[in-house]
Amino acid sequence: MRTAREYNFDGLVGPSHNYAGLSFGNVASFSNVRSSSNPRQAALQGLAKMRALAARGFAQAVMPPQARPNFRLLRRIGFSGTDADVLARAYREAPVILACAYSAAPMWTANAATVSPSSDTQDGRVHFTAANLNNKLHRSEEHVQATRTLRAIFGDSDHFMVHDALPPVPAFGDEGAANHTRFAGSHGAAGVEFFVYGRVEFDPSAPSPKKYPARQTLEASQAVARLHGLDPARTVFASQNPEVIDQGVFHNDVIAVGNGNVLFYHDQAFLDEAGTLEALRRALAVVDTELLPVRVATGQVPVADAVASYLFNSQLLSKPDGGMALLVPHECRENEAVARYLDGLVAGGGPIDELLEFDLRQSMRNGGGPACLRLRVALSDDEARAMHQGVVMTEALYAKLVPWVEQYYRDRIEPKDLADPQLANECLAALEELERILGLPGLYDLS
Ligand SMILES: N=C(N)NCCC[C@H](NC(=O)CCC(=O)O)C(=O)O
Repeated sequence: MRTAREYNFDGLVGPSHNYAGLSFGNVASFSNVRSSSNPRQAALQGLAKMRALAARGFAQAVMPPQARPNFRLLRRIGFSGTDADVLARAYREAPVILACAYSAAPMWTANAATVSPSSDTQDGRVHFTAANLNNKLHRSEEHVQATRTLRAIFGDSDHFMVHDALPPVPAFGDEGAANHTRFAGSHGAAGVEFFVYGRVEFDPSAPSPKKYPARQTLEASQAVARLHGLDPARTVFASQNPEVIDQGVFHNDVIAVGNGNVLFYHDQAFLDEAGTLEALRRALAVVDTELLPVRVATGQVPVADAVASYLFNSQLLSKPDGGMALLVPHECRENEAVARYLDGLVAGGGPIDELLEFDLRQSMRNGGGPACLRLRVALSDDEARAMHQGVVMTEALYAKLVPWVEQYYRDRIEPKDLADPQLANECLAALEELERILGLPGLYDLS
């Protein structure tokens, strides 16, 4: 077995971060619609988390934001003239679509791709499939830049394979790693890949939510597993409980998280709880590893509290010196049931022996917690050396990114600001400079 480390690639929040209520089924996004955002604070909150984890010895990297506004989208649907004309007319006639073109949603990199480490794949390379995110207009084109970014960082084809997104149709709705987790004895060991879906396109009898959309299909999860060359004996597909999707659990990572051999989950997360655990146990037996479930009962934390606090949208991290830390957002402390649960969890002598808390309120108000903000990529030492080094979080990089944010980011964006051509210029200038900071010339197609 090779030694490997899990790199968390956190999305750097882009300069157009705003609250547009674009995600039906995501309670926070809907409740904060049209309130004013603070992109500068959002980016600094994210950077503070990255810096703190890097300082603790976790492998941490940064995933750059995407170019906004998406003029290609606006022009393709009939807005024409100069860039300023496009923005003015879109603001007048289709303000919600303008907000889609401006969305900073790529910050939630758990949705950028599904990642399979080399110890799980047939060809021994790390495989990535960019997520098509086709359930929401504002996220449906992210895969274009996500693929380009992943290829820029993981360009070495001896070690890495970056697949294009699945066909962008409802049958292949794919939301990436938000519905995927990996279990293994250690980051470098052969493991079990666990895909959770909300809907089955070609089985009308399969349960599905009634109120909110299921964004991930079984067909998409199966396609990703095939593309990555996963061993069927070490791959588990499980249905999410459609009833919790209807309560605001729009991704499985809002109700469960896994790391190592631990599954931290809510008792209502899966359609068939016992069957899902059994399937995971059987698959883990193939690699001589025992599943360690940490089950949270509805009586301890009702689903509504899990959704409001994002308890399960936490990062479960294997600490460099042993033990596991659970990184939760501040909102968990403010929820009585969750705070009580967390006090007992760490005192309880289980696998999770430390809590880390961060203020990520700017992202949380759009339904993005700590786990949404990061894409996990387990890399062997050779693979880590083969990726682009400019994105690895260090004190030096942090010291460059903070003044960059302070120079280019506004501290307030309201809906009307999206019509301001100056905002578009600022976003462009910021990314031009970021290409230099990260050492990734040509990262963006800024033509
Ligand atoms: N759970 C994970 N992994 N990711 C969270 C993604 C949040 C994102 N919110 C938004 O896109 C809101 C944008 C707005 O309303 O302005 C979404 O719903 O896709």
